[in-house]
Amino acid sequence: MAVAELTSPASAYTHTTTRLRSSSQLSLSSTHLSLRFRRSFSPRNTTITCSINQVQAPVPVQTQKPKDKSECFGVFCQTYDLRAEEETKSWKKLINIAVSGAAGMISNHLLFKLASGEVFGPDQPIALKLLGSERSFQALEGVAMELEDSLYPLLREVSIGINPYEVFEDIEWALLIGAKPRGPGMERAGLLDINGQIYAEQGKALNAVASRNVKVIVVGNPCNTNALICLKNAPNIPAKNFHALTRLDENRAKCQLALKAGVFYDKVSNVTIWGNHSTTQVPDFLNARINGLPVKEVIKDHKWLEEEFTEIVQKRGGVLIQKWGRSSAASTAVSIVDAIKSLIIPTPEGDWFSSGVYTNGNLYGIAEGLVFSMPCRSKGDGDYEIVKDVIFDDYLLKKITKTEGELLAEKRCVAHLTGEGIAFCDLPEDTMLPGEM
Ligand SMILES: NC(=O)C1=CN([C@@H]2O[C@H](COP(=O)(O)OP(=O)(O)OC[C@H]3O[C@@H](n4cnc5c(N)ncnc54)[C@H](OP(=O)(O)O)[C@@H]3O)[C@@H](O)[C@H]2O)C=CC1
Ligand SMILES: O=C([O-])CC(=O)C(=O)O
Repeated sequence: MAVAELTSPASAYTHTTTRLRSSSQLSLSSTHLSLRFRRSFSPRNTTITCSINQVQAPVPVQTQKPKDKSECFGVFCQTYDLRAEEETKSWKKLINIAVSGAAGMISNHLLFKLASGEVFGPDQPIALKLLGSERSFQALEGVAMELEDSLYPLLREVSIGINPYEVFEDIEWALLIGAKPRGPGMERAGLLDINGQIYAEQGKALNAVASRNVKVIVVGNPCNTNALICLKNAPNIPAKNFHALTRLDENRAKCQLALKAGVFYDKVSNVTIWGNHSTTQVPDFLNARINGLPVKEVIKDHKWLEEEFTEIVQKRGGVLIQKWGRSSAASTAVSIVDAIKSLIIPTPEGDWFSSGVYTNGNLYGIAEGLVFSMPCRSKGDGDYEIVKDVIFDDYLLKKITKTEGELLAEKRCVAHLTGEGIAFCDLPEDTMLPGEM
């Protein structure tokens, strides 16, 4: 006897028996079947167990058409009362976290870190709101099933949906990872346009339904310009709340400096990534420190710093793809965790972290109206300030000017998506993501 256990939102099973019998995907002949259903209803969910006496073929998972409305998933539809149990009474108020591209590789690492409590802490219950698409909906159900099976105490709600206006309702964090990868022969301008449209729509949805203080971390590439598009489409949310993820680049730079200096990477601090998350990014060794000393005093091979170090960091993503055929997913998820923690935990005295942030009012003379990676500090309240005490030399300024020029060109290319007129694409020839070589 085979037993198929299906867990799905109730509305998909209004006519459960008919659906199961008529579904071509089940590949079962109804004349040879006797089905017994055990159904347990919770207000928004139905769990169906069917026992099948004669089976002619394996029973694949039921596929549903995604609904426009975001739905609670499976066991997470159960109601709960945190105040009712001794061990959860002291917990903080539940926070809503949305993740787009939730069925993708990076999310597959990130979601489990979020649910485990390692990001927001052991007394912070969370609700995960997963945004997918028609294309990925079934995979999203699979992800949600794995979250169910992990029995994380802090994970109190999971919902899945394909409509950002539903998924982003009341969210305090938006981790925007979903983006179309650049395929063979695709122009960067095409990538900017396709992904820009995704981020314009998501910006509008955030503007309409998210918490007014939502913190947004854009990961999907090209992440700086996607973040710019997103914030321009969300005028009611402070532009300061939008970040483009350059923390992976910072972590990569720290690792390379540690390797060269022969120290463990916890001895490396004050590393800034300036500019774009692309191969023009500038890993700053002038202001970085090893064991509290300027890097240039510890690593005397300045030619290596200027030439090899910079290029290694810029192209690290591409080398990794060449080695194992897919892009950095685990280390990106780790760096998203680092980026969140940098905003909710006070920055250690004297140190800073890198994030792609809005340039308006910046102290360094970088063109306004860009999302540009700069050194930031936080008091741990979700907000940040740009660090004042950095020094520049000709080498650093030249490199910063190049990455700034690239971001200005990207910005002109998406003017139609930021409300700034007609797009004009004159991207520099060598504009590439870190994963492209
Ligand atoms: N900033 C950084 O440091 C880094 C950024 N990245 C970027 O993060 C993004 C996600 O990476 P990863 O999780 O590995 O990628 P995956 O390909 O595994 O997942 C990406 C998700 O994007 C969604 N997507 C949106 N539009 C499209 C489309 N038109 N075609 C195909 N998929 C689409 C898909 O979900 P759905 O169908 O549900 O929309 C898919 O699940 C990429 O843009 C990558 O370049 C990667 C590493 C580092
Ligand atoms: O180019 C990519 O998609 C991957 C990427 O951003 C990186 O590894 O830094």
